[in-house]
Amino acid sequence: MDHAADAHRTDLMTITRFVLNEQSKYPESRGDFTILLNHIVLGCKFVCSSVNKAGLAKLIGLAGEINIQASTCSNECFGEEQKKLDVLSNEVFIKALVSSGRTCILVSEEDEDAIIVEPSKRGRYCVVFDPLDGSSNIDCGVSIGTIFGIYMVKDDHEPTLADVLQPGKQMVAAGYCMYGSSCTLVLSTGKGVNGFTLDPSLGEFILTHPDIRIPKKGKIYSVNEGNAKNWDGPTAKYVENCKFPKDGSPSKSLRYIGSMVADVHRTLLYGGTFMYPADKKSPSGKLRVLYEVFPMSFLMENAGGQAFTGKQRALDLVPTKIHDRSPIFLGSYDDIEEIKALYAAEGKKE
Ligand SMILES: O=P(O)(O)OC[C@H]1O[C@](O)(COP(=O)(O)O)[C@@H](O)[C@@H]1O
Repeated sequence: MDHAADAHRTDLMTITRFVLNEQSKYPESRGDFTILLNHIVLGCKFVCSSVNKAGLAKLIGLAGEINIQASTCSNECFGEEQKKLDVLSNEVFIKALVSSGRTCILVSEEDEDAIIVEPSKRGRYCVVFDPLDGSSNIDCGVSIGTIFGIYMVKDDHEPTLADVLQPGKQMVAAGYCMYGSSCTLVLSTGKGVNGFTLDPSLGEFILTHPDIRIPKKGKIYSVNEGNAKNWDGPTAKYVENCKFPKDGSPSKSLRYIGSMVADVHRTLLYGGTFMYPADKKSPSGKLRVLYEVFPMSFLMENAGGQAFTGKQRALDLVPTKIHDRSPIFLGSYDDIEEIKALYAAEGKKE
């Protein structure tokens, strides 16, 4: 093994060390972000371990009927497992974020209202998050994840919803943690995107995917084709072009998992597009602006890709309510250019 490779194996770049290095470039940095991130990382480790255990509990349950019928598991009813894990993950993240002492307002997919942190525990950051996105996939072992975005308030005012109803371009950081065959945390603090994999024996996220750049053009498109009959013209045209390209290039392959973190992770690494467009039944699409569309769009742009709503750059959207939804097209730069051109052409027809 050469010296450089050996150094890489023994000089472990943990996520904390990485972020501390980055923050030290800013003299005004007080270490608050690193502390906040450590609490997010703790939540991710907890959820990772719970998701793994949930799979195991289910297998044991299915193998031995007694486990399913036992009165002690009435609360742990396996049909309820999925819901329980959502709720559990949410509680863990909220407690971790509040106890960091660095947050002032939290928005979770699981809670109707925003959480205003009590004054004695307040800090400068607002965190918007989906503690367990794609949880309907748990039962079949598909990768699911936590998605988060972070805003910073500039002064010491009483936190209000206006602090989080901000365009995504105002975020200072965003990321996701994917609970799959390995546990991978992908993070951007606004300068590039980096991926860290949990080494379970160390309990540390180690830098494994430095400076992720999405390929400029991809060979994959990702969308729920079950909704095709309700799509608008540009979405239908784009998908047709993917299948039957007019310029003689090979057809693109459809890959759709139906779990946003997994679909976006593949898109970041391999290129192509991920879409959840508007359709006749859901004119605003399905995905939520604050804690799904914005963080993933932030990551895409920081990796050299683009994110578009069908009308505008996704990160320019200004949400009016914390659980707003938006159509989203994100991925490789050239592929999103093609989608933008189709919407522009449609606009001229109207
Ligand atoms: O099943 P569909 O309609 O294709 O939706 C899939 C999308 O829904 C999600 O599972 C989110 O839905 P939930 O908020 O119900 O978890 C995303 O992760 C995924 O991209």
